[in-house]
Amino acid sequence: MSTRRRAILWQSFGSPDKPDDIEPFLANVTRGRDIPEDRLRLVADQYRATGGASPLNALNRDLIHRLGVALAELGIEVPIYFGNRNWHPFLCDTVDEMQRDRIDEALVIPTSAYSSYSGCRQYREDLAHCRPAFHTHTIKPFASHPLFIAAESAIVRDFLAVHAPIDPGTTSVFATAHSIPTAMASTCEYEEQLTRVCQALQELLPDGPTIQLVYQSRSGSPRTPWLAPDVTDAIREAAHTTAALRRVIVIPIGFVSDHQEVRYDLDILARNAAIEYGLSFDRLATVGTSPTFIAMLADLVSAWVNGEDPNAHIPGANARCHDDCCLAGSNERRPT
Ligand SMILES: CC1=C(CCC(=O)O)c2cc3nc(cc4[nH]c(cc5[nH]c(cc1n2)c(C)c5CCC(=O)O)c(CCC(=O)O)c4C)C(CCC(=O)O)=C3C
Ligand SMILES: [Fe+2]
Repeated sequence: MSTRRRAILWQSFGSPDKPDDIEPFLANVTRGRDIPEDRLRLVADQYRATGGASPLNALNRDLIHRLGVALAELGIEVPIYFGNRNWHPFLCDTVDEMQRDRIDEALVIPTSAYSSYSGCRQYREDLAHCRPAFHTHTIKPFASHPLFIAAESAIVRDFLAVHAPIDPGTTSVFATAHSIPTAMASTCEYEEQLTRVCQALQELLPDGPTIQLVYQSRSGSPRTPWLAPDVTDAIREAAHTTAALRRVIVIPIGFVSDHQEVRYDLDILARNAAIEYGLSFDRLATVGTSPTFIAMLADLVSAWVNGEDPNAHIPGANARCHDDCCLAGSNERRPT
């Protein structure tokens, strides 16, 4: 039996836990990035408007707990550590803790389903910056894992079980993801991966309406092009062009959990836009702690524990997520 000490490192974005955390958290997120002061003040106000705390850290802890339970049921006993890019527990503090615990090798799981600089390469850079002395193996963006597709499909199927039939003449369905600069999008397969998830969900709505891929939470300078259309603009556009429109359904496929950008940008901004036009608004769940998503994570961990390459369980991941992919994008780095 191997005496090497193994662990899982759950790597996430981080979020403020209380109002006093908002400003220093935002300073961490935006250090070295081109984000106007006005945008930062607006986002700080949005965090305050929802109580000054994001549910993200708590949701990550819940996921970690449930993954631990699922692994124990499979007879896999590995400790799970938690480290963030922008807030406590900070990644490098967690790496230090793992070293004190004499961890020899870790499976690193970034909480991002899609490839982009922010969601993929930056997490790797964060980890490299902490210089772990133990061996690491990082899970690649998992949007094409059959159990991720199944978890997203289950959310839509559960909704349809209550709300079907959906009348394509009076309903618009939007799938949303975080907008990123177009220059960043061009170095990764972000849009392709999102489009493939939309196609899988469309199979549950064979008679329409067509699921439209839209974006949300645009940041950066207004002069820098970002992926569009924005979800709220798309709702207004649909209301203007489709006189019969009565209902809007939003599926937040781009996010793993119901964090601040889901709760504010969708549940407040997008919902208000729909209500303004007299439309009903339904925002479906994120995969969150759904059993199928936990099963996907458990599948990746079991592969690793059994000495296989877990990324081989994510169709196409090894081929497309190579060493020089997902660069930040030239626009963002060009001086203005
Ligand atoms: C692709 C992507 C994901 C998904 C992948 C992943 O999960 O990693 C993601 C997740 C998240 N983004 C988050 C928060 C923020 N993102 C910002 C800014 C930015 N996001 C970007 C992209 C992404 N972001 C980009 C290109 C920027 C511009 C700055 C830069 O180039 O880096 C800003 C700055 C202020 C503003 O919004 O302008 C904030 C506060 C939170 C935490 C929410 C909470 O607190 O619950 C989470 C999970
Ligand atoms: Fe973000």
